[in-house]
Amino acid sequence: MKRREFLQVAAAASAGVVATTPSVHASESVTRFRMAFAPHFGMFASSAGDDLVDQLKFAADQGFTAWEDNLMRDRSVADQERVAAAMQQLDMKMGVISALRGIKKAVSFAGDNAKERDIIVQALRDVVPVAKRVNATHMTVVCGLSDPKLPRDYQTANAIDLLKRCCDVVEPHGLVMVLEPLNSKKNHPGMFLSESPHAYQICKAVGRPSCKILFDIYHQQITEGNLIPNIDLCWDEIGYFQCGDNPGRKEPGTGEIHYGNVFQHLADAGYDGIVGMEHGNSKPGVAGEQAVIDAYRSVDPA
Ligand SMILES: O=C(O)C(=O)CO
Repeated sequence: MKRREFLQVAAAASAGVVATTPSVHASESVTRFRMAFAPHFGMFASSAGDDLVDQLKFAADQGFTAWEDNLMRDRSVADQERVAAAMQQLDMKMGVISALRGIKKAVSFAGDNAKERDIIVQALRDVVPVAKRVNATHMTVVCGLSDPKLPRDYQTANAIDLLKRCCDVVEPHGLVMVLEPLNSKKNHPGMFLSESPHAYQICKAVGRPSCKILFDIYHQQITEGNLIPNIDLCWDEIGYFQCGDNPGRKEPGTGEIHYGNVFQHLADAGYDGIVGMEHGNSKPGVAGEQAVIDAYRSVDPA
């Protein structure tokens, strides 16, 4: 029980957050996870139903203390406000929302097309009110496709220059863009940013507190492996983690990554941020959702 909080879920339920559907029931009490693992909408839909707040409530009942949502900027203002209010009452932290969803494949930070670069800056301006509305402090930025016409060093310079412009937009609001290297071997061929040292070089050159790395352990296992040493090497520029096992991109324990050791390393190094569960469930239905919860119990750091 050391360093863990004991959550009286009944208190949150009585605060009136929860729409009472038959599929949702608050347990008497639950031990909160030590690490701020963040599920996403849909992950517990068989157990909790389709309603967004019911899903948050179900996750809180299981001891989760955070959430993330790549689709947030496309949700209605009413849903954004409802989710934010529920999370506040459930004492859950909002993790990343996606800053550039919908335009990330069309536009690249690496290219030199002035019009496309202005579109990115405008997209950042547009997402600021969404982030504030849902109490998100971190936003995923995917740097898009590489530009085969340009040597990589010019692309890197272009990305650094554009990121500085984006920092000018988000930094006054206390927001952090986290740049996510994506693997090109399995999921995202042709991306400009795949390697953690490259992300580190870019963040160092941008030199702003609003531009950090999103180290997705799943993507980096595929791209470069050697996870713990590579995390240590770029530690001071990492702003956020996501996870998923490999192969398959499902919950911890379904693949080759020793998540117990990796998460213990993050905790021992003092990481107290969110770890986004950006993966699917290995099995369907309620049993599959319970398997996800059990998997995280078994890798939560001591
Ligand atoms: O698109 C992906 O694979 C991502 O990890 C985005 O966050």
